[in-house]
Amino acid sequence: MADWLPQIRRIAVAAGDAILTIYNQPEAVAVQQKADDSPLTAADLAAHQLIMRELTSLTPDIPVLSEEAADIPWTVRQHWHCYWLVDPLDGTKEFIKRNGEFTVNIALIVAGEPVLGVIHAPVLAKTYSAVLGLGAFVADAKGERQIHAVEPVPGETVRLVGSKSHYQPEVESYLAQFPQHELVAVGSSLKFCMVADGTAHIYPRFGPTMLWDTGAGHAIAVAAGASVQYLGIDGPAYQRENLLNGNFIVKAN
Ligand SMILES: Nc1ncnc2c1ncn2[C@@H]1O[C@H](COP(=O)(O)O)[C@@H](OP(=O)(O)O)[C@H]1O
Ligand SMILES: [Mg+2]
Repeated sequence: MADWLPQIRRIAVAAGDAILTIYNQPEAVAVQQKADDSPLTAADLAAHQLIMRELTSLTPDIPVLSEEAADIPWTVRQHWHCYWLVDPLDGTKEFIKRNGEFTVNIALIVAGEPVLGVIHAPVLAKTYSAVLGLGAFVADAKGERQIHAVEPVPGETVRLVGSKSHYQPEVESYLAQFPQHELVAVGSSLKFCMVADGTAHIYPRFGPTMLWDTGAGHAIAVAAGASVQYLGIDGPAYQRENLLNGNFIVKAN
């Protein structure tokens, strides 16, 4: 599995380059609304097509569940022991707002658990990656280094991170338990990476996300020493019929 990691990173970076080509021509970005009313651009589709082509060539026997090709019945998916879980462009709203806080996400799920994850942020030029048991890493202009989640020091400010585009009032009551805290709003799966590299201590999510929004981030956060607790989910979190996640909390242990 670790042998695949360089290839998956290469694929995520190539998808990010395809996204950037479109990002850099803002006048050409047409936004469609999907059936669930979420936005879709040519960048989501370009990244999706590239990733599908590359993963199918790398591992022809491993199925792929991508946000842009998710209409696969449970009668088929329930027989998948392992699969690639892909969000080709997480943070489409951030892409449209042009704030750079969007990512390419690829995870390998085995027996319902994310065991490998890559998150690439094309504008930030940062690639986070992890294999369970081998640690979590970030690669950027400064090179590559291992990252670790960091627990808050008692008595000091607890740093939390939350959604920029999907605010949920429940976050306020969760925050009330920390007398001294600061909340930073960030788009996409970058929030998992911020807990994984110690920039934030906790990412509480009260509000809907889909399996592909969290698979890669889950693997990276756990490999960096954080925990991801899904509230109200029975059974392996990534092997179930419902593609919608419940609330969850990511925190340094
Ligand atoms: N009402 C809703 N139902 C399902 N998923 C939702 C949702 N509102 C937001 N999301 C998910 O939250 C993701 C964005 O996360 P965040 O709010 O942390 O930036 C979206 O990813 P996409 O941008 O890939 O569609 C989308 O999947
Ligand atoms: Mg997403």
